[in-house]
Amino acid sequence: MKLEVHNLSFTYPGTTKKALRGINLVIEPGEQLAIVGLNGGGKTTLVKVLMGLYDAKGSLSVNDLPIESYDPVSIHKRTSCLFQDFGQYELTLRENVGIGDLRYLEEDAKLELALERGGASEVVTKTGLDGPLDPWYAPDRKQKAQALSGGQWQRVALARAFLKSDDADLVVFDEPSSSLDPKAEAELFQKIHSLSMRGGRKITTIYISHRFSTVRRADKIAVVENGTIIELGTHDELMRLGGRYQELFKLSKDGFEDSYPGRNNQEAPFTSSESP
Ligand SMILES: Nc1ncnc2c1ncn2[C@@H]1O[C@H](COP(=O)(O)OP(=O)(O)OP(=O)(O)O)[C@@H](O)[C@H]1O
Repeated sequence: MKLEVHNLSFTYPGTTKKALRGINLVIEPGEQLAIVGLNGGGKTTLVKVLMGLYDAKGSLSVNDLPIESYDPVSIHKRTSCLFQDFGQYELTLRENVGIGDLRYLEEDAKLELALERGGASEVVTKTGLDGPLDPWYAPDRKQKAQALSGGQWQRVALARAFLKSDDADLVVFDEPSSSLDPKAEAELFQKIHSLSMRGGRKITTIYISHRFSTVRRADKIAVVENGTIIELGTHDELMRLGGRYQELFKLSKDGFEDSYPGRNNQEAPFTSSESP
């Protein structure tokens, strides 16, 4: 899916400050765009606008046609996403994954593959596909449902997104590894990076991440601050630019390891909320 935006701005209803302003961006089919920036800069709002979920001012075109010319359902059918506030449903594991694409609700092999891609095979072993899950699990309540850890719920949500990604032209991940351990995170981004070509189709991928080991591999990186894109380019281009991206990268563990090769067992000299 090709996405193109010109002079886009967006204000949340009931607020006066623009959450996004002056956004110009072209994402080609099959490209991977990473979005980075400080908390509250507008990253999530930007991806929601790009997905057509919010009605923004300015122009947004999808495959060279204005988004207004599409039936929203047809766009959403071609899109798979995982947001930070992903759903945790009081349903079975099968249903928690299968609602990603109801056509596959009874297809065990498809669901198990999605769970494996989400890194959630251990959840299947724990509960079985038809095991009930309970987001409000309290050990003192007598119940049969299984409690999952935050990281396990995130893996189930990832499985749901992967189930739908097979038929999607646009896949969006908003901090998909926030509750994952480093090994699971590395495996996940390996899968995300291999998403761009599936079945001969070019899948456009957008992810928001604070993990620079992953971000640096994207085709394009957008640095979002105060509701606008302040820097856009590849890792090498943005490092050469010597601006905010370079600063954030140097604060990250990856940047520290680049500066001090072979000292990767040591802590970074300082920490920041942006460090992985
Ligand atoms: N539903 C909402 N209603 C009103 N304002 C909102 C809403 N969601 C976000 N905002 C505001 O819009 C701005 C951008 O928020 P957004 O969530 O897009 O930032 P972000 O860069 O994704 O942050 P984070 O890294 O913390 O996830 C913030 O000032 C936030 O308070």
